[in-house]
Amino acid sequence: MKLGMVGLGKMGGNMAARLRDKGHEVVGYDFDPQVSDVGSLAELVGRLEAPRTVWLMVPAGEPTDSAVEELGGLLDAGDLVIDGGNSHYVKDREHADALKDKGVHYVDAGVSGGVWGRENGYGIMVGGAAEDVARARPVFDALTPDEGGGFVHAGGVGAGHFVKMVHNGIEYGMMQAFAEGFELMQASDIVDDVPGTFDSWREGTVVRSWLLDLLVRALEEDPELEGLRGYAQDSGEGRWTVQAAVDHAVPAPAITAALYARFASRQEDSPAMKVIAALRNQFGGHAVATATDDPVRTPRS
Ligand SMILES: O=C(CO)[C@H](O)[C@H](O)COP(=O)(O)O
Repeated sequence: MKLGMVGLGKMGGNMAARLRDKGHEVVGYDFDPQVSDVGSLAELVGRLEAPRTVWLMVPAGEPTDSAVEELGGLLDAGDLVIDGGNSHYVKDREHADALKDKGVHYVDAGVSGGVWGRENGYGIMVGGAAEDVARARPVFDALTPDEGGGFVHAGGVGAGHFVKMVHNGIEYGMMQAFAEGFELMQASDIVDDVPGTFDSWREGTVVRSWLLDLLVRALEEDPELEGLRGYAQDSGEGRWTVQAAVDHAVPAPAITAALYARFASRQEDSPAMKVIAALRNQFGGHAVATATDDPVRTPRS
């Protein structure tokens, strides 16, 4: 099948390469002329035959919004746009409606697999009309793992990005649990081999998983992670998961705590904990640490 790929970064570039490896013809467009096959979206559309399929793999938010808008002016009735970025599921309905006015079809696709996907295949979760999903099925089949699985048509427009958002929320919780286990074993004076413990858990245990494999890989490179700062960014999916949990009155304490742990990681100091220290001092005369003190760490202090 021939398709256009918009965005040839770490994800889009590797996906285009995997599709080509599997015999598909990909015309790629990127702002970086070094990696782009064409100079503009208009040129990309001109290189495809109707009915066209264009896969967007650009950052969520404004970059995706403007690409959808521009494509709406370039594509014809019967063409198909697939948004494979990490867009908010609420945006999918807006994008689908804007394109529908011109007869252009829309499918949202959550894509998981990171930089390993080119080799291992990706997990693809899609939302949209059955006939649109069926039309792009050869592309989904090429992107998913060779051994099968890794694909779901989760529902109508928005469902693909909704389940990808939940997947990423679960990812937050799982990573936070491994992180806390790491810190606890390191803090104890009873475990001599923390990397070896994680490594042993890769076989036979309840917590064996790809995230655990990746943690072991990181610990092989730096057993105490001394080269890293304890600072973690987020790109929005955890926030959307927590927001969706609030909207549906679904208790999601693990995912919420994992998100808040990332916020805390970005603080040099904790204004909230200053308030705790101030209040303990006010009501009980308890000692405080000043800005220049080394904090005294004792159990339960
Ligand atoms: O989709 C992904 C993995 O499944 C991305 O890596 C995602 O960006 C990770 O989210 P965050 O940056 O918020 O940790």
